[in-house]
Amino acid sequence: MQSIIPPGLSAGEDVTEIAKGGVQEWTPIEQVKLYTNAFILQDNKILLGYKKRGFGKDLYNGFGGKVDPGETSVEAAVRELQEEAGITAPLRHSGVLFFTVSDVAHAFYIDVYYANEYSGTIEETEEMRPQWFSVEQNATGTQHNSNKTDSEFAPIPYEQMWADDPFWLPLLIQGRPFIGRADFGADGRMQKWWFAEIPVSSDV
Ligand SMILES: Nc1[nH]c(=O)nc2c1ncn2[C@H]1C[C@H](O)[C@@H](COP(=O)(O)OP(=O)(O)OP(=O)(O)O)O1
Repeated sequence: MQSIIPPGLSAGEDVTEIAKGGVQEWTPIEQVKLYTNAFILQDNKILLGYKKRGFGKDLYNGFGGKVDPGETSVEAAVRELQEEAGITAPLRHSGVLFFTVSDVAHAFYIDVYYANEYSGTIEETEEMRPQWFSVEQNATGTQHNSNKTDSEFAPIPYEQMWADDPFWLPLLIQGRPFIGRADFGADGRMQKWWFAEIPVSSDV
């Protein structure tokens, strides 16, 4: 299948589109800021944080923030995980996301990371309240079993996350690299979006 990689992202031709939709044109990009987002995946559960303040307040997400000057992306991801959840992890790159938000002047270029282990003690911080969720029912993005789970952990709370997350988080959980872009309106809804799986060997 022929794919058109949205502005802001780069990848080879061998991407597999998994979702796209919305309006005709991508929002023009003026300024781009680099961010990170990191997830711990362990024993069929995933660590998310409830954002207590700032951008994305009251949503669950991975742990991350801006890449500071002089820092590499992975250094920033390790630092943000430590600052927001109190732990250190051997993070591995999983994908790239690119977002625009209509009332934010810059676009977000986000390196997404994961690790299957961590050291330290998970703790609530001023910015985030960490919580484990079960991935057993969510790995395909569908619920096999409407309201009952054998897990002691709740399913991933997609209804309390950014609207793009259901497209790529299942891929991260399954160890499948991805890229994607979404343009958000002032109402917090996606106006245009595109997500794709990329080959494991790709250097994203
Ligand atoms: N549409 C979206 N979907 C998503 O899943 N994560 C998003 C997102 N838009 C932004 N993010 C993530 C990236 C990053 O982990 C976080 C934004 O980081 P922060 O709010 O911590 O940024 P700040 O500007 O506060 O930076 P720091 O001061 O460096 O923490 O939200």
